[in-house]
Amino acid sequence: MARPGGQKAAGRVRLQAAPRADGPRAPHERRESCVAAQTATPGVRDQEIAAEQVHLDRVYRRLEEKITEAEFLMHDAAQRGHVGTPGALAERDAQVFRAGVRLNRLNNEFEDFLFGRIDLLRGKDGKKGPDGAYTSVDPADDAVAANGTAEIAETLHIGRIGVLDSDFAPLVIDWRAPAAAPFYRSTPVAPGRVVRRRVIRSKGRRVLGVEDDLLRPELTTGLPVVGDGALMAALGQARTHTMRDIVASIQAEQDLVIRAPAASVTEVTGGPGTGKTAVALHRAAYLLYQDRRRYSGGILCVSPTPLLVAYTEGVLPSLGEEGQVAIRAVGSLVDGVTADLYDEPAVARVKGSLRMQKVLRNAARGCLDMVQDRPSLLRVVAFGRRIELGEEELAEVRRQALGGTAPVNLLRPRARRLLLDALWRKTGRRFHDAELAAEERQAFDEDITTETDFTAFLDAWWPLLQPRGVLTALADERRLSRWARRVLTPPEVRRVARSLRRDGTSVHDVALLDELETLLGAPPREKKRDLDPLDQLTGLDELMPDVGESARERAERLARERTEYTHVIVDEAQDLTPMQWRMVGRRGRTATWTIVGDPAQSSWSDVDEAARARDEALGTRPRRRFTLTVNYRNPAEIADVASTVLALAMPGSEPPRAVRSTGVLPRYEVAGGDLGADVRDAAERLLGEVDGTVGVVVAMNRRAQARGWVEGLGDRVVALGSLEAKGLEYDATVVVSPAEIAEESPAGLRVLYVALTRATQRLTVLAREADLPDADGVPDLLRAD
Ligand SMILES: Nc1ncnc2c1ncn2[C@@H]1O[C@H](COP(=O)(O)OP(=O)(O)OP(=O)(O)O)[C@@H](O)[C@H]1O
Repeated sequence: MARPGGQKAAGRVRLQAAPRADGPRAPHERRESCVAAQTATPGVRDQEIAAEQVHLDRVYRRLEEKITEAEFLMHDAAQRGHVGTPGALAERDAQVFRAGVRLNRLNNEFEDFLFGRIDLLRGKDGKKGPDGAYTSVDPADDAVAANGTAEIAETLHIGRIGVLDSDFAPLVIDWRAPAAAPFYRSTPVAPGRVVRRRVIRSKGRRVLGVEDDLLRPELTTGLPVVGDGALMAALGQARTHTMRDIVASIQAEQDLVIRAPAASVTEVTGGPGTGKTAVALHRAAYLLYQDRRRYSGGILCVSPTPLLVAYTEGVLPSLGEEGQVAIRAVGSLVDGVTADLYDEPAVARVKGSLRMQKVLRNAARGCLDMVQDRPSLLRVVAFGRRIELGEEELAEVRRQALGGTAPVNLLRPRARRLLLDALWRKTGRRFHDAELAAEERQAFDEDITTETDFTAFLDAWWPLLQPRGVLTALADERRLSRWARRVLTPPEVRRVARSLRRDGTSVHDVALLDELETLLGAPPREKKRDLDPLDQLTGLDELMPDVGESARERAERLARERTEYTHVIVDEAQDLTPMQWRMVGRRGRTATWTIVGDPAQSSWSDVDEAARARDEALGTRPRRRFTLTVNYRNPAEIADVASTVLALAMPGSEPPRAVRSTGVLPRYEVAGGDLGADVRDAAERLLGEVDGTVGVVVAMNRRAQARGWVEGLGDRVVALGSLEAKGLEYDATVVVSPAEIAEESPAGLRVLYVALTRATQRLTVLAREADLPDADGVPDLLRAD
């Protein structure tokens, strides 16, 4: 064992780096230039909290009035329903709908929904927007007097939904409304009208604290400044197993992405911890707010793992959005399939590659040839005699039918027609009169096709193929090698066939099943329930009490029924394989897109091929690109170690700037004979050092083993494989044998980069011999020199 991590952090976090004179600033830089001038005494803090409490009380009183109003509407609407005329019923439905939506929203938002305030100078013009706030971004020319004094002309409170008082003046502005944008966008470099930005912390009806940023410190306004910065307070909090929304502390560069117009494709890149996932989810809520009708067609958010789905799925409900957004793991995009296996890298590489398209196309057609007990003779009776098609004639018909490019199952009607043609020819009937010939032929077709012998023959001879059946057929090595001739190498065939013989479905199999569904043609689905006309109204999903299912159940049902979406969000987009891009692309053929990712964290080896598939999925739609540059997750001490690996994985790429520093260096240890015991010790020590969660990240092939190592340590500790760590974060992590993780696949260094960037406070690296640790226990791969 060597090099214990640096000394314990001395109290609170330190801010990094000096402010820059130009360009966008990191949030901490802003704070440094904001707060120095005035920091409130405890008495002032209490006064400011009390002032916010007065406002919050007013808001709650108004909410109560609104709830009473909504309840009355519901009751009144139900009464009207008793009249019983169709007109009264329609009116009742519409009223119930509106009142239900309002009631449900108000109840949802009752807790902790007011979080921000901005104090503004007078605007250039006196115009107000629909939310009652002045619209001008810039201050009036005379808003600041020559001696530097200024008056606050407007104070806006920001919350999760908008609330107007009885005079239609804004008590709370919805965070997504245009008037709230300055809360997120203003910086000391470009403050606009904002003099002070305040984040309010409240629980239920009680204001607990306020945190201020003074954006125009040069002005004399008499506004006190309280607290040490909302962002730092949020980042320093212990982590749980679910992600929190960042609505109170969205940063300017993130806000630009969240509010970007929905047109076409919005692409966001940024290193680990820059808030890509958070931004993508807030964007979904923003889009719904902007145009709920349009997005009632559904927003799909594709996540790499079920763990990340579980981690993020609470964020949208906390923003007041539920039901319209389906968050699905890439392994759960096909109905009725849950993928719980990971293929070994060599197999995943083949299954994810575009070469599989050709193999699957051959298999979809080839499977018709391997139908067991396929009849080799078709015998019907027509015109008082037997007509037969023998094996060779049937083979010829099949060959002709398969000549089309349509999906195999959809070629069945064509095969049926060709059979009838062949049978008709065999009758030897000739007519000079075309009309008579057509009539006779029609009668012949009707006779034959209503014969049960013929329909039974067709079912046996050209059965409807199911994707699962074709995938199972690929498990036979001989068959697979025939269908994969000149596409896959013999070792690849062997490995893929072997992987398909085991029980269970892998994440990569799901994209194959989806591709097969397209190649085969979807078998007729169960008839959908009749479309409920009220579904056309926006936000109906919020009427839970009336439809007897929870928001979540309804969201799941809608997601199951839906195959195409109006907006598709892809999280960790760098990890989608080409075959997965095809699968996701099919779900957003007419959609707009938001794609977030980081090439440096890609676990897919052939980056160019994935880029081609992605371009195909997105088509020629115009793209708008954004880059996020600040790392909110890792302290600088951990980010520095990760950047050593980044330099190896993606030479020349720039790591994001860490927003804070804890003073605690990563700890390096070398495992002895009992790896499991050492991992357990390391995890236990970290549990004592942090309040929240601890993640133990191991190479994928040690997943099961590692779960055993941490058993009994409680639910604050999780053991997971390197690929499962995507997008997640923990207060502290133990990364076990960087070399093992890096050597696991051709993209291993990038996967290691992911593993090293999961911790918000502490990192322990446990080296093995293969890591070639130096005298301090630092693995070869993590040495800066
Ligand atoms: N503006 C913000 N205010 C407070 N917390 C933030 C902010 N932006 C990001 N965070 C926090 O930083 C952490 C990282 O965010 P997120 O997981 O969205 O990053 P990411 O870019 O998706 O990371 P990765 O690429 O590693 O998956 C989260 O805990 C998130 O809540």
